[in-house]
Amino acid sequence: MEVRARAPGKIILAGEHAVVHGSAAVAAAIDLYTSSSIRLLPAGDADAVELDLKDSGLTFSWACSRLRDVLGEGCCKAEAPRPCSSDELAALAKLLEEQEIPEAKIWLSAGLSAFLFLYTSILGFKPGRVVVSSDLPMGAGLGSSAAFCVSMSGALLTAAGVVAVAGGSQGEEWQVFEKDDLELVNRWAFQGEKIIHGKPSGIDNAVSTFGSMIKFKKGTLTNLKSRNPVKMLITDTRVGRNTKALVAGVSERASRHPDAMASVFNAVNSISEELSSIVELAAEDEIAITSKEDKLAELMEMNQGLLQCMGVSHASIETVLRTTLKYNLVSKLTGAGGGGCVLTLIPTCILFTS
Ligand SMILES: Nc1ncnc2c1ncn2[C@@H]1O[C@H](COP(=O)(O)OP(=O)(O)O)[C@@H](O)[C@H]1O
Ligand SMILES: C[C@@](O)(CCOP(=O)(O)O)CC(=O)O
Ligand SMILES: [Mg+2]
Repeated sequence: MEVRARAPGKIILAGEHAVVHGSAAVAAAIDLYTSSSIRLLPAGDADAVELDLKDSGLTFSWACSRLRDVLGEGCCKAEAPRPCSSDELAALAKLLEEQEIPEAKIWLSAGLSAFLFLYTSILGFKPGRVVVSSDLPMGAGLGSSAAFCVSMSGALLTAAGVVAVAGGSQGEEWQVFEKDDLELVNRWAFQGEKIIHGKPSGIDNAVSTFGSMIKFKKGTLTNLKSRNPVKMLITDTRVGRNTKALVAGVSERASRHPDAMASVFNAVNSISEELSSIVELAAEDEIAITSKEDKLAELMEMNQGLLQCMGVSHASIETVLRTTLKYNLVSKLTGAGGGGCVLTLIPTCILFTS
């Protein structure tokens, strides 16, 4: 039997990076998904774990006996989500060295380590074939790493019989897990995300698992009911970057300037709190909607300034900011920055003046 799970990417409307340091942030799931399918294979002589990454056009195969040798018999299968130890991480790196990953796609290594960690922790050394495909650009700030870990955890936990959809699968329709099962998927995905991000806040895997729009602070998630649609344009600068390095860069700046950065994180917290309450306000007429959107735009503009203070903007992002400003539109980077995607608030009534 084949099991298929999918999970969405996200945009962060306010609070990226600061959320890693305990500030509130606001994120929303988007209609672009990563899907992972798995078929367990009957045990035989040539037992292997196979991975087919459709978007990169790469396939990988690890003999189950080799996984057992390198990771150790007792190492992996776990009853509950657990972190990947540094010894295990080193063993995973060794398993990856044996695969010929093209230099131009070496950034996939973190995702491959997360895959092997999740697979062996949830299914042990059972042979199986996994296929991954995604609508999301990788390393562009739209949470591809979290969508990868969430869809993978959902598929693996279902294949292991640990979680199930109520009433079983029904034709082509996607079924949603029960709340407790979603919690478990989210906790496993967070462990995978730790391998990719280094020090994730957990916001990306949480919004990818639970969907909708959320406020997230110190691991606690609040669902936001957006009363009026908020329209965002997403521009991909196509400048590649790596979340782990950017998150580490902000932490280094925070340790060099603890007081100044604490004030920056505090200001971002206030912006996210205000933005989340504005999102939930019901605006009945055009004037009220316009004033709500003006406030959102101003908060986004302030957040972008603080992201510049954190050192995570980029010339390509500044170009998008200047370009949209010509049309009186406000933009901010989304995700880790350093390139990647930029959000532009599209007001309900646009007045082009240029
Ligand atoms: N579909 C996928 N297949 C394999 N690895 C993936 C996939 N999606 C994401 N990843 C991993 O996640 C990394 C990108 O994560 P990250 O730097 O956090 O950026 P973002 O989450 O914004 O896309 C990739 O370099 C890769 O290691
Ligand atoms: C920068 C950060 O706040 C969001 C990173 O998102 P992305 O990986 O760039 O999609 C990191 C985190 O919260 O784990
Ligand atoms: Mg990521």
